[in-house]
Amino acid sequence: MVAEPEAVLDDERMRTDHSSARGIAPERPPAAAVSVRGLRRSYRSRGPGGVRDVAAVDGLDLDVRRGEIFALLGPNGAGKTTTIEILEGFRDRDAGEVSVLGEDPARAGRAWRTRIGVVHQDSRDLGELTVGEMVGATARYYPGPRPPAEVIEAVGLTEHVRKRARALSGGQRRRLDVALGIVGRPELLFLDEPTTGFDPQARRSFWDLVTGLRDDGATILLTTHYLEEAAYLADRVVVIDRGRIVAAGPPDALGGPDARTPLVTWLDGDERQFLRTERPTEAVARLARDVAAPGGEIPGLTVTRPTLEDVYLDLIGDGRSTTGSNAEEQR
Ligand SMILES: Nc1ncnc2c1ncn2[C@@H]1O[C@H](COP(=O)(O)OP(=O)(O)OP(=O)(O)O)[C@@H](O)[C@H]1O
Repeated sequence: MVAEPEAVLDDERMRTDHSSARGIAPERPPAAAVSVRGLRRSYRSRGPGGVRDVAAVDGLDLDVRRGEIFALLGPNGAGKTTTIEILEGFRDRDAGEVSVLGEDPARAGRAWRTRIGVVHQDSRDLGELTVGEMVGATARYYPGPRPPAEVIEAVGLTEHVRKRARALSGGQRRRLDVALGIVGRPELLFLDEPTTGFDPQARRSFWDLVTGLRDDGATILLTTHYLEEAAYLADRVVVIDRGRIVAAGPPDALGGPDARTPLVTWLDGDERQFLRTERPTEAVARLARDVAAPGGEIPGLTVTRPTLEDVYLDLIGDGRSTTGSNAEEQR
């Protein structure tokens, strides 16, 4: 029997049900879109000590529920792309059980492939076709595609519809990648760092597009290095490091209840002091009395609530985190 990992327990406890949010009571809980148990994948690595196998994915358990946006986070080399490409059926695995839309991606056929959409990390070779031709040609591979013009509009490329794809800017190419990933009306959409190179406005409209797809019933599995993107979009996130899960849960609950406790910092001479407290106003009043010169300012005062990025940096042991505390809360 497979032990119940933290991610699975979180999944049961923190279930997000968008159908009931829209007032449609599901007859029974929807099956998982993705279920992974004990996934392992190593690569041969040549180092000073000779050739050895290095684990990129080291016993991963994941459950992605239908209709949710699920973000896979982790530093460079954590194993995100390896995991996603195994789920997409583009990479083989050494061990583990994997079910994607009810099938094993290593054996699934064409019909299964038409049910998933993929936006890879690297743009494919775009050749001589125009934006309109590429989206139209891709749509023909699918049984029930979205109208290509609608998709091109959704990704903001209407004014470039007659432009050759290879003449697009980096951010526009990325939008075309997204268009090609969604034109087949996928039940499950994989987005591997989809907004790299987007300007802030394009990123915002992409977020609206993705939440719209989720509200239409699609499941989305996202990797991103933009923590504010995960915080905005994801119903649940999993943080992986060196191929293993280090935390799982909704973005605003990640790291446990204390992780988002407001942080008061100030300067004592050259040294920055930290105090985590649920009562920052009281703490600042006390500092004004004890630390500031009469009628003066508290040196270097900041009051912040740690963001997902702060919590994430703590989790992966970056050492630059601002959520650390060097002062106990005084009562
Ligand atoms: N084809 C390959 N051959 C050898 N090693 C590989 C190969 N693909 C990935 N790796 C190694 O496996 C580990 C995980 O890589 P992976 O691309 O899955 O990480 P990632 O989390 O997607 O990283 P990034 O955020 O940089 O995209 C890394 O150490 C990487 O060097």
